[in-house]
Amino acid sequence: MCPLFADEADFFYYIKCMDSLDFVEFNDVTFTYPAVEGDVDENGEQIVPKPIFEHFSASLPKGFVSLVGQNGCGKSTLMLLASGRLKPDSGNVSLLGKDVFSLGEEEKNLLATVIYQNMEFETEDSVESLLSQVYAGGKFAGKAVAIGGTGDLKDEAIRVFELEGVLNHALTHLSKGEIQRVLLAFSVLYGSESIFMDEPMFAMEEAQKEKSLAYLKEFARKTNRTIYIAMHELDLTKKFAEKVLLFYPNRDMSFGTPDEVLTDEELEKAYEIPAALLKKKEDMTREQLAAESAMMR
Ligand SMILES: Nc1ncnc2c1ncn2[C@@H]1O[C@H](COP(=O)(O)OP(=O)(O)OP(=O)(O)O)[C@@H](O)[C@H]1O
Repeated sequence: MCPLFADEADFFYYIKCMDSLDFVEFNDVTFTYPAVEGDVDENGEQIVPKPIFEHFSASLPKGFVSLVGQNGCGKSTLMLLASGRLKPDSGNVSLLGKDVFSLGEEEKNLLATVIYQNMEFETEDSVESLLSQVYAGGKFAGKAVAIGGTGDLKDEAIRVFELEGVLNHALTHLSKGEIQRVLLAFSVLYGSESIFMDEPMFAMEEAQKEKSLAYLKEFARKTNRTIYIAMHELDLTKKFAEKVLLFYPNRDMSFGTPDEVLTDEELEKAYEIPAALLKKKEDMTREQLAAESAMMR
């Protein structure tokens, strides 16, 4: 596991790995979300939000990387800062050697695609038409060989993400799982240097998740792209991720291979429940979980 050097006194974190100097660098980054109107304390005073990251420095590598950790631990925020979609209050973020926030829209998109958690669309264009537009407008300019070696990348993406049946449908008329499969296809066909995906598969069927992850991993390897993917499925992370960034509730992190990072000890620290319960976690209510957790202690 890659050590995390944390100076508790001034919250200066530094994650440094032997192979890490070539993807994203956070240099002394502090970031705070704006205050939420109506959020007041018991005295009626506006609550001033605390920084999500404070003097955060880290250097993270290329590859197929899964971000895991409890709700609200900072996975999305880290990806939005890394991809230049959020501006740090101070410090800077360098993606593939570029000050990503300051780039123009197109250059930023070609460097990093982002699949947000809840994307909404207004277009009435068909899936087929949108796939063609995204393919033609991105890095591949509408021409790339399938990573399987024969045929075109677009046909392969349609096949892998099982889109044959919805090609003539408008995006706005699709189910959540279908939209997620279209977004995965967009992200591949656009061909940017990196893709940040925020829980991009939660509505998909298990078999589709596995098929998609296997393909995305292969796509990243063969096209030298980097994919950072936040997901709650630890079993899929173990099975498919090359590296894992595990977030702890205090926003410390560990980085390494699934075997190195996803040990019972680290998972208990990250999720604050016994590791044995984690497998069942998604099926249980918070109350059931607390009760079972108390019994096991
Ligand atoms: N737009 C926002 N305005 C204010 N606070 C926000 C905003 N987005 C996120 N936060 C807060 O920032 C913290 C980190 O959130 P973030 O979305 O990065 O976590 P996450 O690990 O991606 O969570 P999840 O697994 O639930 O998606 C949380 O406390 C969250 O409430």
